[in-house]
Amino acid sequence: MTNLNRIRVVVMGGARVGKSAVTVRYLTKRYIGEYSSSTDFLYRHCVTFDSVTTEVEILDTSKCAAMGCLDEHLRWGEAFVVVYSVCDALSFHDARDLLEKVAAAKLPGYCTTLLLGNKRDLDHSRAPPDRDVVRGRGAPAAARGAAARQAARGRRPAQQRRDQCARGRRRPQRDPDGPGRQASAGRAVGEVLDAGARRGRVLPRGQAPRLPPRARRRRALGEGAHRHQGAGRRLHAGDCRARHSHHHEEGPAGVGARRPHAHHHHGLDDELRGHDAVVHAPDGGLCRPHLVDGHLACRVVGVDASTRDFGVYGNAECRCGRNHCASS
Ligand SMILES: Nc1nc2c(ncn2[C@@H]2O[C@H](COP(=O)(O)OP(=O)(O)OP(=O)(O)O)[C@@H](O)[C@H]2O)c(=O)[nH]1
Repeated sequence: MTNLNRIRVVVMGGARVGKSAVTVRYLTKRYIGEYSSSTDFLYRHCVTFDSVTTEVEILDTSKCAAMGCLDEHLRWGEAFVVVYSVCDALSFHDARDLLEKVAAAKLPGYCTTLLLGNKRDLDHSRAPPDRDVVRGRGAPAAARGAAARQAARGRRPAQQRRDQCARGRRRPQRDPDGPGRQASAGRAVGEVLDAGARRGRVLPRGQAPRLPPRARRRRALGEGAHRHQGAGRRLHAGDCRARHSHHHEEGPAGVGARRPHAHHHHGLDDELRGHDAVVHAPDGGLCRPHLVDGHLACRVVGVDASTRDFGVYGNAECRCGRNHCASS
């Protein structure tokens, strides 16, 4: 049974998609460009919402598929943040595989997953996935995943998009299915999950509500929906998790503190750029975190697309009353 006052969150995803950036941003409110990325880190963090404090343990994974730690992480975690880069189609397919593994390993009612499209500041370089593949047509899941990866690897334009993305000079990608609409990997991933017989729906991009300026100020002052405490004490973790890194140190001041060799990514400031965030709620529904009567409606762990914040939001039960959040 899930302990509601403690949540174990695993941050997973393909290589270099920004798992550490997102995690450290959450813990410190800062964006830091470079991290030691070759090891896993476990952080402890407390969040208070409606006078209830929840302890959040966050495992920032790295290369766990290669290290053989994935099954251990799946057993350990109660919530999963699956990160991909919006300009890397391969990372999208990796995310899809990971979501399938989470779904296979966990009873749907007992874990929350959040799919997060990172690097949206490189939105102009989005790499749209193969739509037939993401809609789940034609082949069994494993074959679809393999075919998609193969297709993505073999496709020169995709490679070119990634190269151009890295150089940051690609023009907006148009969605072939919708004239004038920009392709959205996040929307497509929603379709993947939808196709997986889940009954939720994903709000179109841009529909996630923004907090009004006053509410944003209140939130910044800690009077809003949640408050962060004791950011980022690193804990000892399991055998395959590192216990030392020169980039991350024990103690609240150590995590995310700027190092002489840590530099901001070109063009980025302390504000981490936006994300796509699609929540796979414990009941199997899908939604973005959204506000109802000024409250975040679903209890999710991850990025609030409206505030670009990342945390534990809302109560255990959803208050939005929408079908995709209704309990089964
Ligand atoms: N432009 C941009 N770059 C980002 C963003 N997030 C992360 N990066 C960059 O992406 C690179 C990888 O970031 P990390 O956080 O180390 O990625 P990771 O997924 O933890 O990497 P591994 O653990 O090695 O798989 C770094 O150079 C970051 O500066 C983002 O939102 N926008």
